[in-house]
Amino acid sequence: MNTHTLPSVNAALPPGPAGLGFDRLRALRLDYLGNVRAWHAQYGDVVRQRFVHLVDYSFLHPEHIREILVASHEQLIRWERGTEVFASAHGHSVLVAEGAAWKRQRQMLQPAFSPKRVEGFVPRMVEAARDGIAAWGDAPVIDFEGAMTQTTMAVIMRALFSRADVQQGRDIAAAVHDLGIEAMKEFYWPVSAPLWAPWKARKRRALQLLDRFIEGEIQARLASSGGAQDDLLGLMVEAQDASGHGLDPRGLRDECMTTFLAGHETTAAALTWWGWCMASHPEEQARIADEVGSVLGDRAPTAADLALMPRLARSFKESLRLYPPAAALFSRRTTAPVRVAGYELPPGSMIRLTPALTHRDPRWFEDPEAFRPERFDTASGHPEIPRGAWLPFGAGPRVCLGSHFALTEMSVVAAQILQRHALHVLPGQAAPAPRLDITLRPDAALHLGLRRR
Ligand code: HEM
Repeated sequence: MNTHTLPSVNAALPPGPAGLGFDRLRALRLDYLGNVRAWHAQYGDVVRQRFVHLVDYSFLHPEHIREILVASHEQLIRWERGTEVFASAHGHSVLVAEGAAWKRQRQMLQPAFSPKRVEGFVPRMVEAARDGIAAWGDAPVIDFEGAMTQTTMAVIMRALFSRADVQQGRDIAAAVHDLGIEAMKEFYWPVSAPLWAPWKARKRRALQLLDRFIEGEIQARLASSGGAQDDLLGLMVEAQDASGHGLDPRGLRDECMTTFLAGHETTAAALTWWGWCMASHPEEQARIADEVGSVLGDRAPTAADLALMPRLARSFKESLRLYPPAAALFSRRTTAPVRVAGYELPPGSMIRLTPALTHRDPRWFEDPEAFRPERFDTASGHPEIPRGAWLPFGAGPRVCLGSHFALTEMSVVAAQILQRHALHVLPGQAAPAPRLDITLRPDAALHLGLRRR
């Protein structure tokens, strides 16, 4: 949609709380989703408010979300303070770049994440999941969240670097966790303290460990075969822009870091929540396990099998709806006037989009708190879901680069779990409360019961 064809501008300001927002900022930090939900309950689909020197607009409605992410993407950048915080780990990767630099990087990386390429990674995903699940043995209870983190890390290690051993796995997982906690704190401060500050020791150590690990992998590759491996690093080494230039060493490091971090953390969160949905809905789990059993029997899944398990795919759609790992998108800033919901947002406005709330809006999802995967079975007469109402991977040109990779990996891991085990809720176990720490996670480590099939 072109902004010039939109109806006339509503001269009034959207509703919202008054004041400079110091108290609201503190409340957001303590309970992000609860507070954004409360603003919209009070003021409606569009909420405008001030946070110190910034004017912030929060949107819920799918049409407004598409006006922003699809129609107005050229007038948006990501909130500078947010990207600054991410840049300490991600450098200038596609996740944080803007404008022409972003377009160039996205075009260079896109082929590595195409459905065809991702298909080629299925055997590596199968091996990583098989080994991870085998390590559970006959344990009656496992730390499911920890197991999913280890498994998705093993998948990305194989896909990115062709590495089957993650010797430092636990240290790396701890470093990723520490970085997330530090980042959540930094978002609420105008500047970050330098890394040498004594209270930054945790972030400093985490960054050093991750840098050494990623750079070590790249150096080892460049020293041996020059990158001629059929993995994501190999594809990145060979990627070229329109004028035939490749990524420089710094660019390679940054893209590898983003692929490693974005490529396992979110998927681990998604599989963790899916596990909870399965354990707490044993009848649906049994139906999905039957589907998996009838397609695969005892053999490992192949890329061609995945399309034959629609019930399994719908269970991901529904768990991603209820528990989207990217519960809130990166805040955006307007660089030019942008028209949304009939209002004109001046340049410099902040834009806040929260899929976790749009996903639980009864206008788009009947009985929104319930786990009902069949709602995505539109071929059987369930109503179409409005565009923009389901967006776990974002929307528009900056939609997740790894969405196909993620859904493929989830299918491979989940199918192999259900071939071997039934997941169940532990006696007296309460539903985990979601907590937003960069990704949406259970507020305490999620343990689940296992029974051999
Ligand atoms: C279930 C798993 C995943 C979820 C829910 C997810 C979600 C998202 C979302 C919502 C965005 C857009 C953020 C925004 O617009 O503010 C995004 C961007 C991105 N994701 Fe994912 N992601 C997942 C897995 C992956 C994987 C496996 C990879 C790579 C292997 C990946 C790489 C990226 C990259 C590079 C971007 C930035 C794209 C750009 O700005 O052009 N993601 N992801």
